[in-house]
Amino acid sequence: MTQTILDKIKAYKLEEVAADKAAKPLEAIEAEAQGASPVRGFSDRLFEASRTGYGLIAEVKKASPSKGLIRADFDPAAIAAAYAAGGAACLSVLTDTPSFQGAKEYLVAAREACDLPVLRKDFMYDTYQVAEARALGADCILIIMASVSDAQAQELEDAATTWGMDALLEVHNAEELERASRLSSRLIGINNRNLNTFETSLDTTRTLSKLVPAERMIVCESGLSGPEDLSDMAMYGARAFLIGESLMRQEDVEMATRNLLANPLSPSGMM
Ligand SMILES: O=P(O)(O)OC[C@@H](O)[C@@H](O)c1c[nH]c2ccccc12
Repeated sequence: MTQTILDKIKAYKLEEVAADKAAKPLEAIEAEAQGASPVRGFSDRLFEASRTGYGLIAEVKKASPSKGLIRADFDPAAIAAAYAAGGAACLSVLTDTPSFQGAKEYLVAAREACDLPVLRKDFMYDTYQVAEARALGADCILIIMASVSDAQAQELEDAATTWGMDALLEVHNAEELERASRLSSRLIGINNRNLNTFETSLDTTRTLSKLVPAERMIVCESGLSGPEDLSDMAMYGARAFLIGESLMRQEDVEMATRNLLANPLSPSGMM
């Protein structure tokens, strides 16, 4: 079978993790995680924000494989502070370098610059990465259902729970959603972008939102650009949003964030 983009990412990520483990064994990273700054409740903050307004997870994203460089004057701490001042509930920080020009240090810098809970946005396969996420200060991890087995997803979720972190379960189709629903995390991320083809359509949320169990929270991810997109998606029950590119392209990130969140549809306006 031909290798997909996710397969390629997985291959280099497993090599990276092996090298990281050799440089810093599990016991050492666990000791760092033990001493890390206390967890900020990610899921709680998102639920709270989305009760009346929209829960925004604002992403610190320098570049992507589909768009190339997104923001040249990239200062993670300044961006994090602007997102917080603009009303974001949480942050997401890319720590993958080969595909996203992200870095572990960006997560540390972004989290130190504000008081928001932070998602480590990376491709997770090994519980070592979960301990490492906590050591860096992360409050939530991403589990991409398309890229892991059920057993792996369970193991990663359990590790997150052990460290007091939340997990965002990312899905792109009904089969992945069904698998995610068997895990216990409350956060279901519907990714509007297909990570293998980069095709992006809000129809993904329109279709899958109906299948998300009522007790879970939909996090509508990718391809969102203005307040109209948010009200459109809110009609399908999405009250939480993960947004990177469209905010990162703004000169005044704080103002753009504030404008995006200014007029939320009331929760009763849902279909
Ligand atoms: O920049 P956008 O289109 O607003 O998308 C943000 C976020 O959803 C996207 O970065 C993303 C969603 N799932 C991922 C998995 C890996 C890397 C990146 C992602």
